[in-house]
Amino acid sequence: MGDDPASVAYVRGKARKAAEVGLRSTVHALPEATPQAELLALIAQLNADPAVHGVLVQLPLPVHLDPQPVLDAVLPAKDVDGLHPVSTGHLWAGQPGLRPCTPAGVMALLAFYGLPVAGQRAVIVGRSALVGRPLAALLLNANATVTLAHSRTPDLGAVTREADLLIVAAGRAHLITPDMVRPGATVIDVGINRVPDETGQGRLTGDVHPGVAGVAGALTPVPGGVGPMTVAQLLMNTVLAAEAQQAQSPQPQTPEVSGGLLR
Ligand SMILES: Nc1nc(=O)c2c([nH]1)NC[C@@H]1CN(c3ccc(C(=O)N[C@@H](CCC(=O)O)C(=O)O)cc3)C=[N+]21
Repeated sequence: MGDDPASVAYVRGKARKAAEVGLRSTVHALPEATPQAELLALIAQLNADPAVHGVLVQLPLPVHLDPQPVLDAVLPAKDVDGLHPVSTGHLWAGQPGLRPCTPAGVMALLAFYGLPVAGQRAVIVGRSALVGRPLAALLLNANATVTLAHSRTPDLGAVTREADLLIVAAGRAHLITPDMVRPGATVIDVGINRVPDETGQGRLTGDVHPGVAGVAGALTPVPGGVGPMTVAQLLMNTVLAAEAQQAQSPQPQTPEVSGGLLR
């Protein structure tokens, strides 16, 4: 089934396609003091450029910039980050559209390893716009029963112990300890925390305590887990956006993709 978006063949096909078309990227590294109007002008220029199929505004922005109007300025058809309100609306309405890269990467990872989602009790820890919220929608669309827990959830362990599928995106190193995990649960660690080490460089560690490996049925590593999936999904979104824009040219449209990975 080469055209099932949840299949490995489909993803391989997209990757081959990305290389074939010679996916190119340009980094516009602006001075920190760049005024909002100047950033908006650059986005408008990229929106209007038919050679550009995707635009990603790297977050976080400097404090003098208001992120929402900046994210809103990206043409929805080029919203490869999936953070535009149009993309958010499509996602929550269960309609096809571009999905945020980290949550979509988590779904792709579950599909690749054949881990069940439908009917599972999924608990997400963290309610960010980048991960927790969109992931809740993706899991709902995939027929999981979803709980969205966060820093103000009383007795977090009682909630996480209910999870067949526990996804942690809280941004707190080793927040989830072995006693908080149901034996055999699938645990996805989205956390990327830099903690001090001997080298003075700092080392990356997740939101999940390493001891959880002794309890969980499956556990994603940090680094080398969800992070690279995020990058892969960005390439995927860019190819999908380019295909949709080429099909619709000269009028860019939101891509018509559905099912599996992009649910
Ligand atoms: N508009 C926007 N969208 C984002 O998706 C976004 C963003 N801004 N700002 C920054 C965060 C962070 N993020 C990561 C993606 C991949 C890795 C990744 O691949 N990490 C490797 C390790 C990399 C290393 O060693 O430094 C890993 O986990 O194995 C990390 C971090 C996307 N973000």
